[in-house]
Amino acid sequence: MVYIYDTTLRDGAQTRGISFSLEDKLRITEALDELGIHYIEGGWPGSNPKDLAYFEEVKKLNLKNSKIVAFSSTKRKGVKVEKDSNIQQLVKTEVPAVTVFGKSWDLHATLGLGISLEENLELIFETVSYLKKYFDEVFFDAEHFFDGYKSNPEYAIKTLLAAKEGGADCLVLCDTNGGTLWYETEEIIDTVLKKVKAPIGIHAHNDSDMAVVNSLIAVKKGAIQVQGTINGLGERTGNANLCSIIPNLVLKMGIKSIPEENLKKLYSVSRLVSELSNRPHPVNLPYVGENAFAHKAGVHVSAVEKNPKLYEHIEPEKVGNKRKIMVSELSGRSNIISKAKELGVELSKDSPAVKEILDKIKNLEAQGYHFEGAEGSFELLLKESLGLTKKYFELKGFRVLTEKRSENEEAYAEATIKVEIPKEIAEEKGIEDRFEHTAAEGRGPVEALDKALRKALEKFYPSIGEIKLTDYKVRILNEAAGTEASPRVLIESTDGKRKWGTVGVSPNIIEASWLALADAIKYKLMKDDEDTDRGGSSEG
Ligand SMILES: CC(=O)SCCNC(=O)CCNC(=O)[C@H](O)C(C)(C)COP(=O)(O)OP(=O)(O)OC[C@H]1O[C@@H](n2cnc3c(N)ncnc32)[C@H](O)[C@@H]1OP(=O)(O)O
Ligand SMILES: CC(=O)C(=O)O
Repeated sequence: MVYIYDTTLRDGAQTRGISFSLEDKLRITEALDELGIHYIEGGWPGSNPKDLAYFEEVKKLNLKNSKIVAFSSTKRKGVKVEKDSNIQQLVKTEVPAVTVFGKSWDLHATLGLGISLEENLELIFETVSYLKKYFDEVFFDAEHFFDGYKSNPEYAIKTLLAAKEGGADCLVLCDTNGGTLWYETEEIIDTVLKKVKAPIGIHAHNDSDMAVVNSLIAVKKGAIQVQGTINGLGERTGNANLCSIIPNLVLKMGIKSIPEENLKKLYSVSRLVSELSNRPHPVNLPYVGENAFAHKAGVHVSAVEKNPKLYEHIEPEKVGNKRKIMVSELSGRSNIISKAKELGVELSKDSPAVKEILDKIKNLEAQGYHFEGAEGSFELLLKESLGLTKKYFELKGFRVLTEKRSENEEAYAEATIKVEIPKEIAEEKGIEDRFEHTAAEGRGPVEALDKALRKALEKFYPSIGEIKLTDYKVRILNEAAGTEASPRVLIESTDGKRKWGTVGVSPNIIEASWLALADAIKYKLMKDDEDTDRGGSSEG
């Protein structure tokens, strides 16, 4: 049995740019408990009022699987253990387990703490043996163990023995600077286990990109506790990523740890931690990133359609993730068929429409279009090509003016637009005049154009009032060409029920914006019609 020890709330909170609130910490605790994590290190109660409050509040949660652990350094030099404020704060938490870190590197004891090597051993022994009177389990984090071992192996082992004599339940070997390579971990653990007969754990940092592999090797060699964080958060380059370690242990190495069925929650826990860290979820995370099971190249998609095993190391559902098929210039017919199927459209590989759509995509991508972030535009293109959607309006022209009257006045823009609504739609709505010519103002030209278009269409399609543009991105393609370069505009929209992205490319930025804007509106109208056809309400 290998016990998973999560330190997202302590070492993870040491990540540059992250500050979890008390509520965040409690939400993450509940999610980790649901996942079945064995130990959750909640924080350092002697460090700050938030961590102190955490240990009060966490008592109110009804945790089913996890034990909460409080963390601290060993006692301060020159202070009696029963008078040391960090140690006394630990005692007050009344949690089932505590972890204390002590120095295993001779240099850090003498230089960092300014005490003799013998005094450091006493400090470790006294702290652990004192805490053992109050807690079921006391873990010893041997800080800098691997660097310490390389500098003075005998002394590093003595620090472990001091903690063992004090009654520590697990001696956790820390690669604090993250510089140890996998074969060193293997050799050092082999020797440690010959000299110290006690349960060992591993706490690895990722400065050499070795944290996960060092943790797995430690388990192979006999470690029974693995410390790490969700998404590999942590000081500097982070800690060992539990979102990789857990599935590797359970699905690949067949190690008894967190129950396999719980791994379906891994993706959502990983997303939650990104969300509460106020950071974008890294797309390239193994197992839990959005790209972990995303297939772009035509050759891959064609094979995955036959058997996903050909380009997937596990079934994405096992960790709660999903397969994604991308459409791009690297696509083959298989991408189009697979993507169409996702959208409820069945196509066969020999259908001429598939080839036609593929050619359109490749030509558009050659002009600078990018459909990966613009699935709304792709769906429209597909359904327009197959005659599965209406032509909702036709542009008869627009004009956009931007004016700034003086240095001190803000610039503003005005747009006029003319559109024609197809005869059958106007008749169906009982509206005689199907040509609309409107004008609107905005702070910028795109806002003015958006307002004018909505004004022109609203009497035919009132539901467009539900659309909100949530993001507008411009990327200049072919930057070397300067002002002749083509801007690509990506727009993200929502109507409260769904979100969609659309794209437009033109040498003129207003026209590129128009193309993305027009797609955004057409997409909404198409989806409303589909809802109505399925018997749902377009009002949502
Ligand atoms: C490897 C790791 O990640 S361990 C975890 C590190 N995490 C943190 O540091 C975050 C929380 N820390 C804090 O809130 C503060 O640093 C506190 C409250 C713990 C201490 O604050 P201060 O008393 O102001 O000390 P400061 O942070 O400046 O320095 C750390 C002190 O701890 C001492 N110390 C460090 N490790 C240990 C240890 N294992 N045992 C005993 N003392 C230690 C240092 O020698 C230093 O004492 P000194 O000032 O007498 O030299
Ligand atoms: C204890 C700890 O966080 C470390 O040694 O990295």
